[in-house]
Amino acid sequence: MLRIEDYALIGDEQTAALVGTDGSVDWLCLPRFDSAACFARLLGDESNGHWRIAPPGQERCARRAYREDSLILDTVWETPDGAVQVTDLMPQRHTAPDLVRIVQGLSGEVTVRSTLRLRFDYGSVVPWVRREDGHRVAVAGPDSAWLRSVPEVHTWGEDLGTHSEFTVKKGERVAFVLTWHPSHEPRPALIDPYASLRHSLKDWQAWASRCRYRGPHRDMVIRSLITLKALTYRPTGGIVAAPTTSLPEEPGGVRNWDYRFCWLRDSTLTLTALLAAGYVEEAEAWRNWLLRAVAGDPADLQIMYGLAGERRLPEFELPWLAGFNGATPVRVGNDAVKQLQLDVYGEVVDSLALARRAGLSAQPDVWALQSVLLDFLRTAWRQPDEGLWEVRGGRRHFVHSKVMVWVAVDRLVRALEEYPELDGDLDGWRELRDEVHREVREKGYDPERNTFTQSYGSRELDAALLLIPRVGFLPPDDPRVLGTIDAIRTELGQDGLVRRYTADAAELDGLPGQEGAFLACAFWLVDALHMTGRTQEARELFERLLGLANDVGLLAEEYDTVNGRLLGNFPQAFSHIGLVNSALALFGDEEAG
Ligand SMILES: OC[C@H]1O[C@H](O[C@H]2O[C@H](CO)[C@@H](O)[C@H](O)[C@H]2O)[C@H](O)[C@@H](O)[C@@H]1O
Repeated sequence: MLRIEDYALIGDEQTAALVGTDGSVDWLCLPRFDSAACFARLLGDESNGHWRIAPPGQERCARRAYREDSLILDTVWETPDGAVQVTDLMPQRHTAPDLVRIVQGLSGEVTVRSTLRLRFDYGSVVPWVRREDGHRVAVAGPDSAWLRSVPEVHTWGEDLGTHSEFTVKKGERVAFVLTWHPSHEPRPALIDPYASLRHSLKDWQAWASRCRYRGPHRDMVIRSLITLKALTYRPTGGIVAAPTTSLPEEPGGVRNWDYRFCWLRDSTLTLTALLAAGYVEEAEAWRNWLLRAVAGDPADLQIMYGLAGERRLPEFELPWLAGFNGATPVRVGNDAVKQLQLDVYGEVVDSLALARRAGLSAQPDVWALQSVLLDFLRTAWRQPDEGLWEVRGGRRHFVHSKVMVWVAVDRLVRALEEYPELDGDLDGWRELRDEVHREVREKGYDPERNTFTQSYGSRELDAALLLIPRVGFLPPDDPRVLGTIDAIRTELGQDGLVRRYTADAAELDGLPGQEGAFLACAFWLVDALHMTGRTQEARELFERLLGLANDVGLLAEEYDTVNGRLLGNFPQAFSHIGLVNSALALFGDEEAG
């Protein structure tokens, strides 16, 4: 069984696949990120669908890497007979999604085997496979997939799979292309896999070269930005939190969630990181997505949406999948969609303010949106909510949520002050801003321990409070900020990293079991340390965090400090956002070009 860190990501900005160190594509949802998977070995076994290309008898590749600044993965195999490279990519889509796998001999003469098991509907449906014009065509219900190779190699059916075995000498190439399309439509136009490889490389390099960051660890920053871009659903501008579902937050545990949706929180933070690195177009596309997604009554604002702004994301389980390393249930959909999370208003309004400052074209709808969101918040801010950790154990007055309410009102006040042409009740908003600030200081702060707390009146802590200085709620040198950072390090620290919260998990989040250290929180600690003048410590922690990324620079949501393993959905936007923001905070001023 592979570990989470054994996977690398490829994708076409509409969906993504995970390729293991054993040469197997074990996760692929077609045609969109949130469609049913046709390869689900990641959450089950080979019978749930996968596509392995490797020399027979070899378990693990010798090495692998992304080709320069791209999302093209080169995996190298060394055998007693010579070496071979498999290059995996999903080219920019014209009509249909294509998965391209190019085998190239590097030395000697190597035998290579391809084993394809397509299992539509999350690994549950075995398609009928026929031969047509030298292609293998798999059909089941709404799905159809075509497999061909250039040059053509012999394929045969066995064990409910499609197999081929061939040899390549140095310089020889065999390209496989798997193309999906709706089964009722004619086969889409064929792509040239070699031309696709060239174009894809050129496109990614051109995109990466626009990155403004020139400081240390630039390769990791670029990899994070490419990953964030890969999580963007190009047709609509929506951004998914991760391309996977149900990679567990606890080995063998039940904390398994579907992240293939657009959280307003995760996507606004992604937008902020992309903007800071110089990517304005993506920010504009996302802002337009937002305007469409949230159109309607502000009271109906959801904390997350589907890729095109869909509102219903019902959560259910897939009992036929055994789960990653036995972690069940495997869930599809996410019930957190129904929650109230007040922080989202602050994140949205803050990101729109940043976008305005970054010069994004002014749109009358943007101001209208902020005004209605704030009108809703004017009374709603007094309610308890589920908070940014999306607890399932009942609502509370989360301090981070109220701080983010303050952010929303503060950014509105500043906009009214800065742009006299905007219309709004400036005095009323100033009063509300002061009131929220006062209430948080009075009810969300424990003077005995000199720390802000997770919720009003509680003694528990919350790593989200590390964001207090960053969002400007209090200055970094305020004793309450310093006390909170120290308390969080003492009480939530885990082997130098940070847990989200300590509260008795079952009582707070309504779930049994524990979870790992939350990587985004560790990046927030980096930022907090840096802001409070402890830059050396911040840099040391940042470098440690870089070391937790896998061999191709990818991070999951959490880290298991006991077993030294990545945990949770993968790769996770939240973690890569943290990496980009911390790099910019630590080194941006001195090194940015
Ligand atoms: O662990 C409990 C919750 O976990 C998920 O939420 C987390 O992921 C979200 C997407 O990255 C992020 O926005 C949120 O802050 C995280 O807590 C899951 O989606 C929830 O359903 C679950 O309750």
